[in-house]
Amino acid sequence: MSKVEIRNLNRSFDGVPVLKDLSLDVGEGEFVSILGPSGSGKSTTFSVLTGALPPSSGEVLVDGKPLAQQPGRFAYMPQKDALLPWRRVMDNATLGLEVAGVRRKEARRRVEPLLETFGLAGYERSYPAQLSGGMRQRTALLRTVVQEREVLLLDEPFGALDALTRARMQQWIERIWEKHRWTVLLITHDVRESIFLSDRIYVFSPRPATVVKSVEVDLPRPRTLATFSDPAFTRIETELLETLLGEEQ
Ligand SMILES: Nc1ncnc2c1ncn2[C@@H]1O[C@H](COP(=O)(O)OP(=O)(O)OP(=O)(O)O)[C@@H](O)[C@H]1O
Repeated sequence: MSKVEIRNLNRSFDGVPVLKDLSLDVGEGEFVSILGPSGSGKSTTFSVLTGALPPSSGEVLVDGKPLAQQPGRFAYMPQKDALLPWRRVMDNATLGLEVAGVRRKEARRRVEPLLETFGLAGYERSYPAQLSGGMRQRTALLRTVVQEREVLLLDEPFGALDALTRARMQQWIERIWEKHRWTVLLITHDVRESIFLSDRIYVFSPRPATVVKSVEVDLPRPRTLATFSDPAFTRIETELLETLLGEEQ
């Protein structure tokens, strides 16, 4: 059984369809990416999953049961405004837990053991403006992960980073994902990033979004720099680019 099943989701804004019969599955402990043109409806899909936006029709099942009956199953890392500039790293990291009703002291106790893994040990008292872009994103990701929800929704987490920092973050997240095996749904525009990280990739059409292709990534793990030169990597990259560029015409 899938961890998450999206079945024939439809959503319009002011009569304009944004999601059209959208269906996809995410398995338990699977890393799944969504690739698609800008404005196609990827973030809207996440808004439906977090419960922020009711669908016009269709359903979302988690562990086979309707999502509406079991809120709070997803931890969401939004595309923008991930950190509050006036809160220190520690207080940004505890924010999601605090919003969920966990006392600050207890929230700090849960964040503490993760600081090292997230490369933030020693920076607990720094403000976001004092951090590098990669550290800011790791703080936002730490805040998401520490909530211990069953599924992580990551919306373009590395989009604003320079190419080198982004490559480092991809390697880093692959390593920690190997260790924790979270169930992840990642939105990205980066074809190579999606292949490097994922078990499966869904390609969305331009608006209204529907799934035009689902690609299994059968590359061995752990993935390393050598993964990028694996012939299977190149084959999948070509297949994805052809689909994306074909869809844009
Ligand atoms: N609250 C809203 N009201 C009206 N239209 C909206 C609303 N939210 C999104 N849209 C429209 O829905 C479409 C899809 O937006 P969405 O943010 O889901 O796209 P996306 O695929 O995530 O884009 P990007 O890759 O650029 O982030 C866009 O045309 C957007 O203008």
